[in-house]
Amino acid sequence: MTVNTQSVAERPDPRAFGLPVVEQAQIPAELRSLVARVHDLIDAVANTEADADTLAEAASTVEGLTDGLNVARRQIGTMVQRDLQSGDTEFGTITNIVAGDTNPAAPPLLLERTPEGLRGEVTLNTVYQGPPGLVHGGWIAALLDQAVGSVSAVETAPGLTANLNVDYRRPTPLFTPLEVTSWVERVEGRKVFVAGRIRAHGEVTAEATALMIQVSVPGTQEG
Ligand SMILES: CCCCCCCCCCCCCC(=O)SCCNC(=O)CCNC(=O)[C@H](O)C(C)(C)COP(=O)(O)OP(=O)(O)OC[C@H]1O[C@@H](n2cnc3c(N)ncnc32)[C@H](O)[C@@H]1OP(=O)(O)O
Repeated sequence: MTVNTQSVAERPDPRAFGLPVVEQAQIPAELRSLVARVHDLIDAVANTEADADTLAEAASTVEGLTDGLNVARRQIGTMVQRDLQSGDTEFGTITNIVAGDTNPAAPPLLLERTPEGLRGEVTLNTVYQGPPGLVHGGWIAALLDQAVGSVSAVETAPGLTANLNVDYRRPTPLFTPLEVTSWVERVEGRKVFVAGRIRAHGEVTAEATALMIQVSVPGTQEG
């Protein structure tokens, strides 16, 4: 395995190309609480069989809440800086659909560094349902894309997914802790060959290989 691990100091800082950065610890507890409540709300809305009056009242309440929150919106592309347990620092978009701290639609998948790459656990509810009781195949690909993209960013440099191949080995169940792992296979110039796996009850349900292409960042060797 060839891994060009960059120190934190060498890794590009999103501020260098005009993106605002929020430190994870600076996200207000009240916002974290709101994100968690709305995450539960999405599940409740998706599954409710409440009567028409209750639904109409809920829609009106939510419309008012939405207007209230929209008075101050973040800049698109706002990043969050996370300090991993390993001591590494990671940057991610704050509304990332898989892992974003402020995105109520995100499961969220939280990845930590291991000697092999990255590892995280996530349990998905019916919001992520495809076939009855099972995770949607697109979401399985999204989890794997996030895992391989993050390991490439943490262990080499940030990049975009050029190619993602997913093998669906067996059904991936809802309401079951899923172990997601990813690692770098090799690096050839800007091309980072990565792989990832999802396990449920210790059995592999899906695995992926991917090609990440490192992006040019102003102020770096490639930029
Ligand atoms: C500080 C910031 C922090 C950011 C945090 C990140 C967190 C991450 C978490 C997010 C996770 C989620 C992640 C997401 O959701 S990423 C979002 C989904 N992906 C995209 O939108 C990417 C769209 N594609 C592109 O923009 C371009 O095609 C890219 C940038 C990928 C390459 O265009 P570029 O003009 O730059 O490069 P090139 O064309 O000269 O090619 C270069 C080399 O690569 C080879 N090649 C190219 N394509 C393919 C292919 N399909 N199969 C096989 N090989 C391919 C090519 O032959 C050449 O090889 P060689 O001739 O040199 O040998």
